[in-house]
Amino acid sequence: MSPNAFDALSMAEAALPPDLIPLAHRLLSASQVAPPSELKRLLDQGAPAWFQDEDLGWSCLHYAAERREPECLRILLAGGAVWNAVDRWGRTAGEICLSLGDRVGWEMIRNEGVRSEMLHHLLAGPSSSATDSSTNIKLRAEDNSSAGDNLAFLQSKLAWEVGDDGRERVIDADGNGVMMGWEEPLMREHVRLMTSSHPDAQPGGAGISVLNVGYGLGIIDRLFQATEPRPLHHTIIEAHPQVLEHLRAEGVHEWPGVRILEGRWQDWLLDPEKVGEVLAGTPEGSGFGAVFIDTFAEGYDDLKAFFDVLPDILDGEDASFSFWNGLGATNATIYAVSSHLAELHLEDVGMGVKWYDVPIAESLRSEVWKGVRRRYWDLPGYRLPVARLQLH
Ligand SMILES: C[S@@+](CC[C@H](N)C(=O)[O-])C[C@H]1O[C@@H](n2cnc3c(N)ncnc32)[C@H](O)[C@@H]1O
Repeated sequence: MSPNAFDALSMAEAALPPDLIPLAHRLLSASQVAPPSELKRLLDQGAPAWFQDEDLGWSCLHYAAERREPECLRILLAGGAVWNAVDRWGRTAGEICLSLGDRVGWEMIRNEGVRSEMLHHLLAGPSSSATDSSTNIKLRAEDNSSAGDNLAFLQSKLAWEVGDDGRERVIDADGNGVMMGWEEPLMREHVRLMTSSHPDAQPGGAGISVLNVGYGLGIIDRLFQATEPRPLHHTIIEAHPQVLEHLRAEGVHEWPGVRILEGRWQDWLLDPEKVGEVLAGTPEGSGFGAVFIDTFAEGYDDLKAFFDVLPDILDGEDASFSFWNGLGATNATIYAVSSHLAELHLEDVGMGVKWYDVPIAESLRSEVWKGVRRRYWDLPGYRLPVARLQLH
């Protein structure tokens, strides 16, 4: 948990009108033992369901989760309990349910998360810029350093180094991991699953047009280049000046069929004229057979804005889209909610998603973070999405 969240907990009581303080504590106690009707009575009296105690940072929902009584969870959620409030260890009430094997309770909390995030997006309306954030779900990090702000990140100084796990990584000026070599097996799965069923990507086929947004260490671009057949065409959009320098030094722009588009993907793909330019550079101008996005310091809203462009740039039903699914990946419940949210928003643009569960070895989860400011991954499994347009 960040120092800010810690302070926020100790200030929770100070934020309450004095007459609500006893009621807030009564609701916390009642959530541990009292019958559901008592919870309802306290909420009706105005007990604040968002309140968290100072000891554990637990909310009424955490305490109710420990009881394994779905009716208590239902009443508290209906009464304003916050589905993603985290305790001093960064756990939501959903994690309490998971640790007790309470699937029913966990699903109630996850469903509430999906509902409230959907509502949030509906109320916020269409978002068109990276800074217009209507959700807290972050792709790789959770703070306000350069990892939390795309424009600041793009101006920050990067360093290429080899981590304790012996793999190359890119670190930003605040010590956040921008791209880390441990992700290679996941990138390999992305490429395999995105190309496995496209007729032109099979041995002897003509090859497909690939669009990759975010070069990083170039892992996925190399993997695409190593497919048989090779891509017929391969566009890379990259915005960080140092990464661009790096990839030119590596000669990436000279790979056959490769085109580098310098700048933010928002500049290339959110302006209809520029989209025309991007498409015109593909063979026959018909768009891409595989599109992948993996940027840095962007949030869910940016990803959602990218979803909206997909119907214009994908080349028919065989074409696939995938993204680095790092949404909320420090917490199992938030990860499940954000994955589900992505699925619903992809459905909104006419795409169906298939999810593939890829396990992540414990060794990968512990060793690699030495010398990195903030873990962006803390889960035993990765949910890999592959989406396709559903044209009928
Ligand atoms: C996590 S790395 C990508 C790693 C890559 N998938 C690989 O396999 O090595 C993120 C990359 O996205 C770039 N990036 C960040 N924001 C961007 C934006 N708005 N538009 C284009 N590129 C961006 C960063 O400079 C960085 O090179």
